[in-house]
Order: sequence, then structure tokens, then C-alpha cells
Amino acid sequence: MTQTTNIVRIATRKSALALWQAEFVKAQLEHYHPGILVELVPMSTQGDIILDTPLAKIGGKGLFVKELEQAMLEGLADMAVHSMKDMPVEFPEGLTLHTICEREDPRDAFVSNNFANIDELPQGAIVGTSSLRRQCQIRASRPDLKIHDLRGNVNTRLAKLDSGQYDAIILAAAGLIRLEMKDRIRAYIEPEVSLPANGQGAVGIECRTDDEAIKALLAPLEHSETRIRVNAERAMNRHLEGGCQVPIGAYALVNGDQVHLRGLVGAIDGSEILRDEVSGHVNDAEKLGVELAKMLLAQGADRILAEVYRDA
Ligand SMILES: NCc1[nH]cc(CCC(=O)O)c1CC(=O)O
Repeated sequence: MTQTTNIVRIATRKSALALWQAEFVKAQLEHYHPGILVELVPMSTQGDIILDTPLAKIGGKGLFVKELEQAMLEGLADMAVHSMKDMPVEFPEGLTLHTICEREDPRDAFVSNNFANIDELPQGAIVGTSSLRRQCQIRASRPDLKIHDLRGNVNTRLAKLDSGQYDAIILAAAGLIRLEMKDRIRAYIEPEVSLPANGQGAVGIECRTDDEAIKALLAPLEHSETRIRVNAERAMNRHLEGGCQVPIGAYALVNGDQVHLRGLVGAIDGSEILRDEVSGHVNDAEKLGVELAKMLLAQGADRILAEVYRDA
């Protein structure tokens, strides 16, 4: 906690979804620790400022987190709330991902004003997404569709759809559900059709590694099953050295003491998609992620990813 006051400060981005997630954490802290004082510290990040360039081209891991991390290291904030999907796989010295909260629906969502699902889109229809992962999977199942770039926060993306620039867009279901726009979801895209990104739908809380007071406050917010799933998924990405802007999907489910992890690496144009899966004990979640990454590499994932990085 910041030494001079008893207020817990949460660093957050300023998008509606980021603010919702930070408010959620604030409410949880207030629920578990009656009388606690919690304040949001909204900040802009590079990822929010550079809006006109496809994310894959700006590159650089942690586009949405660096400023928040700096604030914690300087003592201007005590924790930062992030979408796990946007988190780099490594953390800077002095900071740790202390808490992973219960996951919302991890699926991608099909959003359109005129069509009920992907299958109903006419030949050559325009689909908006900037995610290479979504792009390659959509192209694999519907090579005729035109994929156009779509940046901005959830509200900006919906406004672009409504202005008629796209026949449909793909968004994370979790963002729409949290922002009370579930009714915009025309169809949930099953993992078999679009394998979600690692961590999609999960909220993580980062804090200073040595801040025992804050870590104690956060303890009740931890959700162990989500942690296992996200650990397995992130371990796969880490071993593939994939940031968040890569055509990689990773999706784990827990059943009793077993974790089942599916992984995918695809060429952006959908011409080639590698898939594999592993199962094992929940205690080995990260090992399974590494194992799956190795299986994908053995299939040729390194060649596909090298092409992606060269063309980006
Ligand atoms: N890359 C942006 C981003 N980061 C997290 C979410 C959605 C919510 C989540 O995954 O928790 C989104 C929007 C989207 O992909 O549609």
C-alpha cells in the first residue's frame, strides 16, 4: 500500500472495458475487506494512443501495460488490472501477476446487424478483425470472406460495424458481456471453429512482488481453476515466444484433476493451420503447455511463425 495514505490505488487503462474490470476488482476488494479505501488511477498507454496502425505492425510486447507497470514501480499505484490476453508472457523485475480472477466466457463472438452467423455471410462479405488469430481461423473455414482491419476499443469497433463498414465483426464475448452488450452477440464461435487466445476472458492483477500487504488483500480474489487454465495456455505461448499479436490460439479446460489443453498455430492467410492437444494432471499445467508447444514446433510452427514475423 502507498505508505503515506491508506488508500489502495488501482492503475487501469481508460477504455470502458478496462474501467469495468478495475471497478470489478475495487468492488471485490470492498466486499472482502469492509472499510477499505480503493481508488482508480486511469492511464493512457501506447496501445491506446496509436490507433491508426494495425497492432501486429506496431509489435512490441506489452503495448497496453508498460505505463501501468511504471506507475506501480514508482509507487503511484499499488496494483494494475489487466485483461490476461493482453499481458506479455514475462513480467518486469519487481512485479508479479499475483491474482487471476474467475474467467468470463472465453469464446469469440460473431457480431453483425444483418447476419446470424458466419455460415450465413454471403460470398465475399467483409469481416472486421485485427487479430491474426481470428483472421487465420476465419480464412481457413471461409476463404471467400474479406478480412478488414478493425482497431479501437469495443465501443469504437461496434460503431464502425454500425456505420456499415463491415458485414460482421469478431470480438471477445467476455468484453461484450461485461459491458452489458450481450445482446449484440449473434453467435458464439465454438473453440473448434475459433480457438480463443491464451487468457481470453480472464482478468489478472499485477502488483509489486514485495508488497505483502497488497498480496494479502488480493488473496480472496484468486480463482484456482482459472489460474490452472491460464497457466497452461500462457506456458504454450511463452515456449512459442508468441506475444499477443500472433496467429496462435491456446485454450485449456479443467475437469477434476485433469487439464486438457488445445493449441493452434496458423498462417495468416489460413492456408495452413497446425493443431494439437495434450492432457494431464493440473499440477503439470505449465509442463503441458511447453509439451504442446514442442508438439506444434515439431509440426512446423516455427516456420509458420517466422513467416508471420517477416511479413508483419
Ligand atoms: N485485444 C483487446 C482485448 N483485450 C481483452 C478483450 C476482451 C476481454 C477479454 O479477453 O478478457 C479485448 C477485446 C476483444 O478481443 O474483443
